[in-house]
Parts: sequence; structure tokens; C-alpha cells
Amino acid sequence: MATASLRNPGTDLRPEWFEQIRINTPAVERRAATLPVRRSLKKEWQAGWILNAILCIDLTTLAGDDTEDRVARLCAKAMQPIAPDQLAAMGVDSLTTGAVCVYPTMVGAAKRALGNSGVPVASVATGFPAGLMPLDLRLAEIRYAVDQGADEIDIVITRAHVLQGNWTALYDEMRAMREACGPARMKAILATGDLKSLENVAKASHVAMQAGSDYIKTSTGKEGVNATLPVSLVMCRAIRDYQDQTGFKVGFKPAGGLKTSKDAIAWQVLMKEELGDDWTRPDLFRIGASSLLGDLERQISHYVTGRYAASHRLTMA
Ligand SMILES: O=C[C@H](O)COP(=O)(O)O
Repeated sequence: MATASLRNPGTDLRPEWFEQIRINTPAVERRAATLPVRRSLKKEWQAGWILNAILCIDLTTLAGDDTEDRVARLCAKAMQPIAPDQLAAMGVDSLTTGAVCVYPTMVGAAKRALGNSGVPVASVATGFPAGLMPLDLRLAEIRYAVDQGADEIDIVITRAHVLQGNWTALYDEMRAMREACGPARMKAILATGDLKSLENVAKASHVAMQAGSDYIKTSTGKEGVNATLPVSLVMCRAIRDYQDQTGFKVGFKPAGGLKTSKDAIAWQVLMKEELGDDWTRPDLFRIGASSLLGDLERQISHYVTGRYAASHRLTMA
């Protein structure tokens, strides 16, 4: 059995590990519905989970009007997401987000802004968000982002391969992407809102892990439906099965539409209950979000000062 610290190397394609999967959708939905209301957290516990969520955020900007200035501001926020006096009041010395996540042409600006802070830069690639580009161009885009200094690559898959059950084609493209990533960790975005069924989500999760993904990620943030708890539950169970099958731990990243502290806590409850404490830390859990940090800041400020700060006092737009 592999140890936790080793990177998932993937396996040969093993359809027999997932072809028989059937999902009881009503049961998944019932279980998912209990997650947001499962724990009534006392104030200090709630504040602790909120700080942990910040530690796990891939602080994201993926907009057509991104500029190097915007990316630099995002990076400043990633390095200091909470005001030092508020952190000190909570007995915490320092805190950063899990990573920043940007388009490939913004990787250089992010690296410069983050300096030696240790905050990793994640880049989307492979024709994000639709992925409908020739494979050689998608692989070249990964290599470009790695060359610019990206530590992590968030790839998108060809949804048609899933919809047609073409697992070999899906595995082959992801294997090639994993190789193109080299030392950069690969997060595989399944775009679950496009995949039509929870069974397809489970099967695509298995193929992504067999192809060597370091994390599996729900969504680009651009699909009609992005991260949901039922989809996340199915993906977490695939991660658990894969660990049973291979001994390797693969990370999970819900992304798209996560905006509130309540969301951040519900997803952490999911991780803790389905996969255990290891999956509440950034090496196995990230939250992809462009507009979650503001609410987390508000809750921390309320915890420390007893009142809610006006939104213009919070530095994250
Ligand atoms: O990977 C991260 C997503 O693009 C973020 O989606 P969001 O803008 O809905 O938070």
C-alpha cells in the first residue's frame, strides 16, 4: 500500500473497477441534504472551520477582463486574507489561501506577485472552459503554463467522451495531460453539470484517477450547474473506492457558485464524514471560488469584534 505523501501515479485503464457502478440517486440526495444541517457548531468551532476554509481556497479570477493589476491584488489577498490584528485575536500567527487560480497568461504576473510566499499558482489549461481544441494545442497550453511557473494545472476534459462512454479516449487524453503537467499537480475538472447522470460522474472520476489526477474537481464555474453536494458526495465515494483499490489518496476540489460560509462549512462536513480529517487540509482539499472569501472575512470579523463589517471595509471585491 502506498503512503499518503506519494503522488497518485495512476494505473492502467481498469473499466472493470467502475463499469458496474449504479447510483441510488434519491439516497444520494437524501444524504447530501443532511450535510448542511448536520452539525450545530459553537461560535469558536465555526470560526475555526472558517479559517480552515480560507486555508483551502483556490482564490480564483477567471474573467475575460482580467489584468495583471487585478491578479496582483488577488495575490496580495491570498498572502494576507485576514487582517493581522483579527488573526492575532484568534491566536493565529499567519494564514494564506491554498493557492491562486488564474488563466495561463496571468501565471507570470501571479508568480511575481506571490514571490517567495509559498502560495502555489494554479493555472487552468486545455482550452478552459469547454476544452474543445485539438489535443496537441491543449497539451501545448499545459506546457506553456508550467513553463511560466504554474505549480498546479486545472485541466478540463472532453465531455463527449463521457457522454459516449468512450473511456479509452478519456483515459488517453488525461494520461497525456498528466505527462504534460510534469512536476505540476493535475486537477481534473469533470464539468459535472454537463455529464447528465451521477453514474457518469462516478465513472469519469474513476478514469481521471486512473489517469493519474492529483485532485478531481467538480466544475469550471461556467457550466449551468456547478458544484452541488450530491455530485460531490459521489466524487468523494469514488475517491474512497480508489484509495481502497490502489492505496493512493486523491484530492477533491468543489468549484463554482460557492459563495457563503454556510457552503464552506457544509463541504468541510462532507469531507470529514466521507473521507476523514486528511481531506480537510489543502494537500487533499481545495475550494475553487472567486467570491467566497468576502463572506468568510465578514464572519471572522463578526467573531472577533461582535459586529458585521460593512462590505466596503473588506478588501476583497
Ligand atoms: O475554479 C474555480 C471556479 O472558476 C470558480 O467559480 P466561481 O467564480 O463561481 O466561484
